[in-house]
Amino acid sequence: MEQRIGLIGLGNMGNAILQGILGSNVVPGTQIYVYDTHPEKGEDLNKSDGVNNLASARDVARESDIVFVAVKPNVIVDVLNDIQKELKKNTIVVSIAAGVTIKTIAKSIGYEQKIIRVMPNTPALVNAAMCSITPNTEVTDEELKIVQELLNCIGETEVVPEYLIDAVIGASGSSPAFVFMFIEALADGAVKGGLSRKQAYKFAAQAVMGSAKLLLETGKHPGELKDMVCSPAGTTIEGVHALEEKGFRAAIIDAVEATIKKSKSMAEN
Ligand SMILES: NC(=O)C1=CN([C@@H]2O[C@H](COP(=O)(O)OP(=O)(O)OC[C@H]3O[C@@H](n4cnc5c(N)ncnc54)[C@H](OP(=O)(O)O)[C@@H]3O)[C@@H](O)[C@H]2O)C=CC1
Ligand SMILES: O=C(O)[C@@H]1CCC=N1
Repeated sequence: MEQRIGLIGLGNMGNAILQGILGSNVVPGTQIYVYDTHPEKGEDLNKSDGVNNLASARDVARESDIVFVAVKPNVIVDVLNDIQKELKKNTIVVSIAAGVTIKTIAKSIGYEQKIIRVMPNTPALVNAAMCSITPNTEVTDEELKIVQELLNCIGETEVVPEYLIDAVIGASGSSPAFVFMFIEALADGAVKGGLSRKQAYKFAAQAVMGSAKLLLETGKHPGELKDMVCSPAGTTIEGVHALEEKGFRAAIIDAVEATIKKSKSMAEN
């Protein structure tokens, strides 16, 4: 890929995106420009991969054709205001911030700027992210494909309209936290049953990963796959009953709904 890639913010997500791009060799480190308020993060990347560690977000914006802004939602508007003058007409600005709308972004950098909102998740760190992509009307199909190609370095992508990003946050942006709670609880139960902590995490995590893989690869309905595990008068149906009694599904739906509500309220402010 010939585009120069910028990254502002090298935290959990910025770093995951960067590592994915570097690992795939789609863009060499020397064609990547980064800035974080902690310069040592970029310094390490400079030494290991030749990534250009620049002195300011403005410098990154000036050098880049596609610039990922990976800072927290409460600072992104300041960053966008800061870089606005350095953006070229064709620079694509990619925001991964939760609850920050394309309209808010455009207000800072101009309504004619090319803007893409992406909602990734932390499995990006192991190239297993799920990312939603939402371009504004200035982005061409070809440009969208280029950004998709970059994001495919960290996982899978789906294009969604902006009003559905809140639901994506519930289902995949935030849900890794819920899944980790589930894995932790599974392991606690197994430890209670006598398994070592280390083995309990391995059994639980592998079961979650394998189940997700089975669903994705077979395309079967999750209910059908659940039924395949429940032998008549067997062990699993006892556990299913216990979960239903405790309102397991309702608790998950409530968690996703609470996430969506928060995301929408952030967008309104
Ligand atoms: N974490 C997640 O699971 C997901 C996060 N997101 C979104 O990704 C974005 C980043 O989140 P995450 O990576 O977790 O956050 P982090 O806090 O881990 O990373 C942000 C990084 O940017 C630095 N930073 C702060 N201000 C600036 C600035 N002005 N210029 C350059 N760098 C700056 C931070 O430094 P310091 O620590 O000093 O503030 C930190 O190193 C958020 O908007 C979030 O909504 C989206 C999907 C999933
Ligand atoms: O909690 C958050 O705000 C971010 C957005 C999606 C996941 N984490």
